[in-house]
Amino acid sequence: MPRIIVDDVHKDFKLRHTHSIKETFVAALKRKPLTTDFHALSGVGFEIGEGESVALLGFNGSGKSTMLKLISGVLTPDEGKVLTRGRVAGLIEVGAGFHPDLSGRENIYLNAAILGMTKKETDERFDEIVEFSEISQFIDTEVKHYSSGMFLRLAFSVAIHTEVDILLIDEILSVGDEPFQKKCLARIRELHSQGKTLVVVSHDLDMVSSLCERGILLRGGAIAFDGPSKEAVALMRA
Ligand SMILES: Nc1ncnc2c1ncn2[C@@H]1O[C@H](COP(=O)(O)OP(=O)(O)OP(=O)(O)O)[C@@H](O)[C@H]1O
Repeated sequence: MPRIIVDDVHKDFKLRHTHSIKETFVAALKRKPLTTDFHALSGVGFEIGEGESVALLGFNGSGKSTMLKLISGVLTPDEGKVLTRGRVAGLIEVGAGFHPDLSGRENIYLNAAILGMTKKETDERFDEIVEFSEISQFIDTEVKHYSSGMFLRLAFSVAIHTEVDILLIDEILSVGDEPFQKKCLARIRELHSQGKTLVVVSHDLDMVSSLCERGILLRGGAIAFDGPSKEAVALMRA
């Protein structure tokens, strides 16, 4: 049974052409379009089965992050369907879901609740989450004073200690330093070996081809290739 079904998905964004009220007024008088539609995704479809690890590949602007946001539910498609089965945790934007005025400790509870954990479950895993993040010294500091790497550590720790079926990871691993990246990768591999489904967006082609068996290559918002990740990476490099 598939965990993720993406069926003929289209997503457009409006691109603005005016900068000021005056420009908008002049453009409206001249009946010039104020915006044009930009097709970020046009007719994308695939299925991801339970326990698969899939890399979304493509050059800048090809639609990878948009696709990931559609799977996570942050965005909705203009046309087509995105269906997921099970609990989805997305590491999509560093610190998204964090409240700047709350401490690291409070944000752990807040984020865990957003990811569907009860207070009791979070209590039980709290120490493990803090230990993995290696920022225990700052756990009672407001997160607005955190560096982007510290944000990442906390967000990542919470996400990988929750009960998830599908883990979505966008590029953000690049924010952490090398030892932390290694630790995260090891943990992601462990989750995958436990049968979790992974969807990864990264420009680190060597990393994704070793982590993911399958690669979906996006080009201009459409699928250019879907198959073994090593072949997808070879196409990217061609
Ligand atoms: N909110 C938005 N408003 C307007 N355009 C957007 C918006 N979000 C994305 N886009 C556009 O959609 C296209 C696809 O963006 P997306 O972030 O999915 O690409 P990507 O493949 O993840 O790129 P990168 O490798 O640079 O991260 C880009 O051209 C981008 O400018």
